[in-house]
Amino acid sequence: MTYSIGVDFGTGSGRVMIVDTNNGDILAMSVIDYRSGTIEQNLNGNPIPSSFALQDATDYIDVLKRGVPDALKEANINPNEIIGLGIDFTASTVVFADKDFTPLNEKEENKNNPHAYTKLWKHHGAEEEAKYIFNTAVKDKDRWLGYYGFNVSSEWLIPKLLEVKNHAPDMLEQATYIMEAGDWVISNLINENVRSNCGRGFKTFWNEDEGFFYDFYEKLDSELPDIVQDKLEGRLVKIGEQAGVLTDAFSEMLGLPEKLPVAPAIIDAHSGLLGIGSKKKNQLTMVMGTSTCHIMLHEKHVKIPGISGSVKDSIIPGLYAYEAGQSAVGDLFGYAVKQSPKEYTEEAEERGISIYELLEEKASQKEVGESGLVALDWHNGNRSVLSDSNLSGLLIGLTLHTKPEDIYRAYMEATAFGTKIIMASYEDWGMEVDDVFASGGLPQKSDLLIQIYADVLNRPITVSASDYASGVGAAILGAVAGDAHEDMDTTISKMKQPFLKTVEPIPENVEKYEKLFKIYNKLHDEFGFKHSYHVMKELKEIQENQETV
Ligand SMILES: Nc1ncnc2c1ncn2[C@@H]1O[C@H](COP(=O)(O)OP(=O)(O)O)[C@@H](O)[C@H]1O
Ligand SMILES: O=C(CO)[C@H](O)[C@H](O)COP(=O)(O)O
Repeated sequence: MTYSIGVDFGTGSGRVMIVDTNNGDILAMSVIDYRSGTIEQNLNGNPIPSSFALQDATDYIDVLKRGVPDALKEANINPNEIIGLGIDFTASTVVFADKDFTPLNEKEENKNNPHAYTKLWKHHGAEEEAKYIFNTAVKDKDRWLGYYGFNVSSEWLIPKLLEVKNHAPDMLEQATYIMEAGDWVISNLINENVRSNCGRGFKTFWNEDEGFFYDFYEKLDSELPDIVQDKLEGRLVKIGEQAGVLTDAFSEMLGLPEKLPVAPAIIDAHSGLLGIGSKKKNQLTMVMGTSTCHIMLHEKHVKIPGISGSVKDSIIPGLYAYEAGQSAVGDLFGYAVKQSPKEYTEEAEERGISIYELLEEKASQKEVGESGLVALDWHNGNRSVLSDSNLSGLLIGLTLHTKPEDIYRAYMEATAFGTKIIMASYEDWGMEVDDVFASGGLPQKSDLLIQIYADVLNRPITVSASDYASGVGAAILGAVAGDAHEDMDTTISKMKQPFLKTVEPIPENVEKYEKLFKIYNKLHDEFGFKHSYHVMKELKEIQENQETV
């Protein structure tokens, strides 16, 4: 028997799992919440802008310290049977660290400086920098922007780096390394500065043929090429390779075999494809959780407007992976839950169910269109296809009769409509979608959500039986690093998670949703780039003028 450890670093917690390399069974799992959670609104009692979402990177090591021994104990196996370790990470989550990989916020004098902290993927403080990069790149759009959907998102690493350069140059000066959090964890584990091609390709301006686009950096800022050279370079490791071996100190601390092979970090959503075994072109995988990523594989390189990126070899060697995404999905449902009135929270408590379950039950009793509501799901901005984190949510059709479950359902529908727009973009550019897979933590939690997606997309949706496909994907890479089987393809086939069910569209609902989608689409274009485009921006400006930065 051999096992691999997969660690899935999500937005709020890390999940350590021990996975059988022969059949993908998850033997044990330990879920560890980040001690400091996400730092929003205020840092140590001082207000920070509402666009900020910060973390403390030491919490990620804490996940390993507590989670690995926990999971080992639960699995009750001989630790020597563990042959590899892999991790996946939300991205672009950016750590600023000194020469010993210590995050800058660890230093006493930096504790109150928000720019010393890890900038979580959903930190949107670099909007100005993203706009500036876009405006510079647009002059040569085919080369630089084409690979990134003709977009620049403030969620990526280079805008975040420039944000620190503009607002806290001393932090940039102090940082020896600026790293994707996934690379930071791996570099700690093996005590070497390594970078995965997955994060690097999607979140910086880099590709496998040209490396970093130094000539582009020069156009952005004459100091940027040197900064990138000094702080972002590192030994490149590709998905499917071994990054290195565990240091003796970590072997001892985690209770793992000496010199355990470690895989390079992979972006969480991308790892989900490995976990469900999607390795062919024309399969669209929706990795649904706090946010959703829509990933496709293809042997061709097509420059598709509005997507978040396309990188060769970043999931399956030999194929390009394409990513598009929605920034608020589970987060949006969580927001609706938090707004629930007292009688709902009491009812949920009395019946021993969650408020999500209560809202879902009530929303399921409604007919399509019955509420008269349509929403725009931009509560955390729009990642694809508009790529504008300054956009905000919208709800139209409210009356004195609107119930919380109507709003909850409208939000679910809005995320499905957003996905329909993304899927249409892939198809418009010649990437036919033959199969739609749903994985991540959400599909298992909500039957209504998947039915709505099947009806809105008018496609059968095949749901992964595992909530933990990303973690298993990471374990697959650990098993590949540890040579569990003859090659990566065999390792995926053996360890992939089964499917639970396929949900078919209901023709009557499909028809009704076509009408509602037309309204969503109208609002999307109107507020996304047409006449009403400035409304949301103006509101944001008024709000920002009130904030103390
Ligand atoms: N029963 C539910 N129905 C709908 N959404 C849910 C439910 N339970 C939790 N969520 C949402 O799911 C998200 C967490 O998804 P998960 O995949 O577990 O995490 P992550 O995306 O961080 O890896 C949260 O945003 C939460 O609001
Ligand atoms: O940007 C992403 C991948 O490129 C993901 O959306 C981000 O990592 C957040 O993932 P999750 O919803 O699982 O927390």
